[in-house]
Amino acid sequence: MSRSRLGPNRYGKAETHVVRVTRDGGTYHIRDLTVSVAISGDMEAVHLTGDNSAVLTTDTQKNTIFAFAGKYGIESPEAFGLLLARHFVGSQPAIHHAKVSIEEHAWDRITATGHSFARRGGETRTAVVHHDDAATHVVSGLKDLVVLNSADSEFWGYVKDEYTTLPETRDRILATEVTAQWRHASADADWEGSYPEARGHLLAAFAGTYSLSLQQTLYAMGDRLLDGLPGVCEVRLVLPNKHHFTVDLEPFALENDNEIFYAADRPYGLIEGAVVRDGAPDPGPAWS
Ligand SMILES: O=c1[nH]c(=O)c2[nH]c(=O)[nH]c2[nH]1
Repeated sequence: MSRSRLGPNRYGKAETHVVRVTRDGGTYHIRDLTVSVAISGDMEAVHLTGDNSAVLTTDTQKNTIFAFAGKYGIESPEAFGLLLARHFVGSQPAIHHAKVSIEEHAWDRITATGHSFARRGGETRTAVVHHDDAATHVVSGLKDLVVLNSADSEFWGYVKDEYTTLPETRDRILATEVTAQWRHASADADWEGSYPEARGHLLAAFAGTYSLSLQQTLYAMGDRLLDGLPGVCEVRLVLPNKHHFTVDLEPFALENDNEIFYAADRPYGLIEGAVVRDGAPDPGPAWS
């Protein structure tokens, strides 16, 4: 005889990251949500006997999130949560309760392009100083600055070998979390003034570059910073490619004209590079 019983339980797909882009002429709007679903109800059988007949799979829950984003749009996190929760409870007799938790990631426009955004929440400013009897080096920087272009990004023309499956694209979301460091040629500079200027140049280049690769955007950002700040002699950038994959909504009889994206967090491309001014002084230990 069993001496246990099933206590409270729930299950669901956690942290589906859905991004919806809508176009209003040249002005783009984005809604960026992380959606977690937890369902409970008559779930004794699946736990006790392995009978899955009452189980709405977590994979289906994820698909429903993408399909609803395409079908109904995302008016607000609350409205989207209500749509989903009512659907799950209303569509399956075994489901009595649905909890839908949503985090919305807010984006601010960074230029007048209409398609360039920086994620709200802000970056971290960084500074590294090396000093000894021989020399002083100052490297300024920032990290955790998440930016996104919903237009003006293509990726094609790359090597195709027997393992290549990536489709070429003439229209993709380009998003990255910028880590940038810039080395000053002198230990005497306007630190407070140069920081916002450097940041501004990085953002302007990100937004203003029609991108054929993140590598090209990286170079443009470094080059623009060097151009704008004569006291800086080298820029190093680390740019993870925050992939946004177009979701195939065809199985749900829905079109997806580059509007609904799955924002994958791993794995990600990692693009790193330095842009160095001609005649830059020796870095010594500046980067170590
Ligand atoms: O801008 C990109 N550069 C790459 O090297 C690359 N590789 C990849 O799969 N996607 C991308 N995108």
